[in-house]
Amino acid sequence: MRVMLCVEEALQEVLSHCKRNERMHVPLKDAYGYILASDIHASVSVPPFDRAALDGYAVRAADIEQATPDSPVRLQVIERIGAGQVSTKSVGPGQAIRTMTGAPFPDGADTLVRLEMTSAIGEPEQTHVDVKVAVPCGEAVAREGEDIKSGMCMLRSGITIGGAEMALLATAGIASVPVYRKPVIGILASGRELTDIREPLAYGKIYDSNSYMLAGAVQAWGGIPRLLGRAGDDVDELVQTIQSALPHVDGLVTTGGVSVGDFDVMIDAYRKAGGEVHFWKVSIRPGTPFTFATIEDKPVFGLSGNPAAGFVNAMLFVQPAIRAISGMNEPIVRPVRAFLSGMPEVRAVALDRFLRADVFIKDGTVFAQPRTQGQKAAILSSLTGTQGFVRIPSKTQPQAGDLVDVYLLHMPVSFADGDRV
Ligand SMILES: Nc1nc2c(c(=O)[nH]1)N[C@H]1C(S)=C(S)[C@@H](COP(=O)(O)OP(=O)(O)OC[C@H]3O[C@@H](n4cnc5c(N)ncnc54)[C@H](O)[C@@H]3O)O[C@H]1N2
Ligand code: MOO
Ligand SMILES: [Mg+2]
Repeated sequence: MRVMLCVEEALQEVLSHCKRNERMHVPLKDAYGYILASDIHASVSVPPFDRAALDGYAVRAADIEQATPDSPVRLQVIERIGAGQVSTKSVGPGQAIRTMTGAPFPDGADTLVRLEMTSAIGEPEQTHVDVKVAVPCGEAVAREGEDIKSGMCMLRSGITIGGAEMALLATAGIASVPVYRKPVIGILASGRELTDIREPLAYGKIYDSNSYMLAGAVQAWGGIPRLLGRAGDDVDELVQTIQSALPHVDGLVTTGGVSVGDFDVMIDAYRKAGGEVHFWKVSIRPGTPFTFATIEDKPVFGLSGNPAAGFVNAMLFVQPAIRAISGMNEPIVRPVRAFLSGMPEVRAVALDRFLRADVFIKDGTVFAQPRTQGQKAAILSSLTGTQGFVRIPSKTQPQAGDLVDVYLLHMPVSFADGDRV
């Protein structure tokens, strides 16, 4: 087992143990957030037929060549159709079919003149129409396949399905969507101090907040959390809980028990459960004692017990793992570059620091302001409202104005020119 990997080495090791889940099908209405498991080819063209793009009259361009507002051309109206209706007649010389947006373009006509450029004649039957403008051939006609051509690849395997993708799948008449099964991530909190949130708190104890922090994060990253509750600091109890949970999950996240204390027994438990520990410690702060193992071929993430340290561990390693198991083509979440708008005093250490920061866009440029308070690994309250983590490379002390990497949790707030920041 190697000690103290850097983030990138640790991430490679983690991802090398994350296999994509198997495929399944979901009804289109439930497909949001899944990763597509096949290329999707269009089975029909969209639109499937030439159709009117405006409300108006389908006519022959040659008939209205001379039309002007002062000298309109009168045509005979032989039919009226709306979207979903098909004309039964063909437009001959001197004729028009009143045609609404979305209706299949009538035979015989070669262009469409919009309603506003016409006057209907002969109330209430409207047997004729005066056309006040000449229009070229093909005006306001949406051609078959203008949007999607039958047979073309509309969506590639590995993309995330959102609203636009669901619409495209519906357009192609796909009711059952091939996706990768979402990863089920077990979450186990350890420590005899931890108390169930429904119980009264005795002196010396705390409520288990990590389980809920991770339940939210796992969902935000596309996984399904399965809360396994709390275990004490007893190796056999941990082994038993881990072994009974593993068959029901695709990955397991534990929190606590990975440092050097007398009751930090998580690594022993992983080994006793038949696991292989791939590394212990990453050169980051907070979250140095992060541990990664596989047990029964499943990835197991040993997060620091300190809430903010555990969160940084999860963001850096559990998030890409979920994305890989979900079937995403690009599981690694890359940071954005931002200018430091200010920098609190931090001691330069031989570890990469991850600082909770406010991130905002000013006149189109991204800035990050690390919080001056609440950067300790045990401080939970400063995590809320944090838009991202600024990464300060080891042994460096960047100043305001320097470019840094920011791992975004939320979209930055945007300020217009002149707004106060
Ligand atoms: N002598 C040393 N002591 C410590 C070192 C070290 O290098 N030498 N490392 C420190 C660092 S850094 C961290 S981070 C922590 C990591 O601790 P563990 O991962 O072993 O976690 P625990 O000891 O179980 O708990 C630490 C802390 O977090 C609280 N905690 C744990 N679980 C939860 C939970 N589910 N919800 C809320 N809070 C939780 C726990 O009560 C402790 O206060 O070790 C340092 N020590
Ligand atoms: O690694 Mo610990 O997370 O600094 O506090
Ligand atoms: Mg400990």
